[in-house]
Amino acid sequence: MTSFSDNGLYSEELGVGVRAVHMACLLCQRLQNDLVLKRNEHVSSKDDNSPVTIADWSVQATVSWVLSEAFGSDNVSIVAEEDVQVLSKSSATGLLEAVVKTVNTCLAEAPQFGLKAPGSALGPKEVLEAIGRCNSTGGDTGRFWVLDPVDGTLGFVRGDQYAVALALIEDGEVVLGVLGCPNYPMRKELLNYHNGSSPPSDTGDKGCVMYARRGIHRSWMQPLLRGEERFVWPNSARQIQVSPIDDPELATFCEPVEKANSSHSFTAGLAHSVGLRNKPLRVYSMVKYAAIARGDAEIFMKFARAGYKEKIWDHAAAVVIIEEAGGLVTDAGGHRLDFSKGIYLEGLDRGIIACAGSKLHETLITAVDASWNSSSL
Ligand SMILES: Nc1ncnc2c1ncn2[C@@H]1O[C@H](COP(=O)(O)OS(=O)(=O)O)[C@@H](OP(=O)(O)O)[C@H]1O
Ligand SMILES: [Mg+2]
Repeated sequence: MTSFSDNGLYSEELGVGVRAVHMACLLCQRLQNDLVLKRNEHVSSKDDNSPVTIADWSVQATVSWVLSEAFGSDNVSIVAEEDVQVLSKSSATGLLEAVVKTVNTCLAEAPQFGLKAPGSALGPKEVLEAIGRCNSTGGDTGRFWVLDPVDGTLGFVRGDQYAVALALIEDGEVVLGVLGCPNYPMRKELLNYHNGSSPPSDTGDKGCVMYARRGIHRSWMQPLLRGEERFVWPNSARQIQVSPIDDPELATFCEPVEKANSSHSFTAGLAHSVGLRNKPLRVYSMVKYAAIARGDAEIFMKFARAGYKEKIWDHAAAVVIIEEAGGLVTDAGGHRLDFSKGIYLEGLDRGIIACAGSKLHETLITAVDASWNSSSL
């Protein structure tokens, strides 16, 4: 196989992973555009979730097929969000047909990305096989990929931000991360819409893919391809870095849009106690982490309700991208997230805090300790 980026460790995996995520982003963009278009034309859909459901399964099948083709299906182990059972039922025939069509349209574009397309279109059996191959449960030894095919389901359905997240974990450590953000423009200004205005319309500058390899101390961002463009490594990649801001008065924090996913009242109390003045940037999906990695915001906080167990696919890709871009991601006790215990982040202390620098991070960890006992979390 041709060398994709350089001769360093995991360069082949990075080259294939980045390409697979680019392809998945374009697949998702098309499905989301259809969804938004239909809604604007008041075409009623019996099931508003179906485009995101199709996207979920199609991305999983596509990424699984591309990785297996590149490295051999016996060598590829994948932990992914979607389970093949539902799609295999006879009641899901229509859904499966739509997934097969979407996957084949996407895989036919593989040569544009320097990858091999299937010799002939995949049938339902092959698509189900590709999805079903993502049945790893992770762990602390060996190598496995982690995929969130469409992170930020609500954002996708609402025509807003969402992400495609792929990571490679070896012996419990995230060694590669690729984060596709199909609606996150290369330029910063366009994310600020969320504090009151509407989501971005087609700006012509839509979509980026970020990636990093452990130990390189650099993270990168590429624009999504448009039209007939061909992907030639490094595809106009530019290095990204976390923000230099370490003064809480100037810092911006991100958090989930939905209160059900993270307590807005707890983070508002923390923000007040450490002197954060800017309004929170509420954004769907791992695009929040992406904003920290490229310096659009300084802090990400997530405090889920007691008993909720965070899944590794919601964090893995972003952690290595932020760390290699100069930032930190820990639980609220200041410990690095543990990806070695299966599909959950077992032992997570209270919540997640990602910061551009250690000064802001220490300030927040101390503030959590001070206010935790009086919180209702
Ligand atoms: N109750 C609860 N608490 C905390 N977290 C939860 C909860 N339920 C789900 N999830 C996971 O959170 C993912 C969505 O997080 P977001 O940050 O995108 O949330 S938000 O939509 O902006 O509110 C979401 O990812 P996706 O399912 O991929 O969208 C879930 O993995
Ligand atoms: Mg998710």
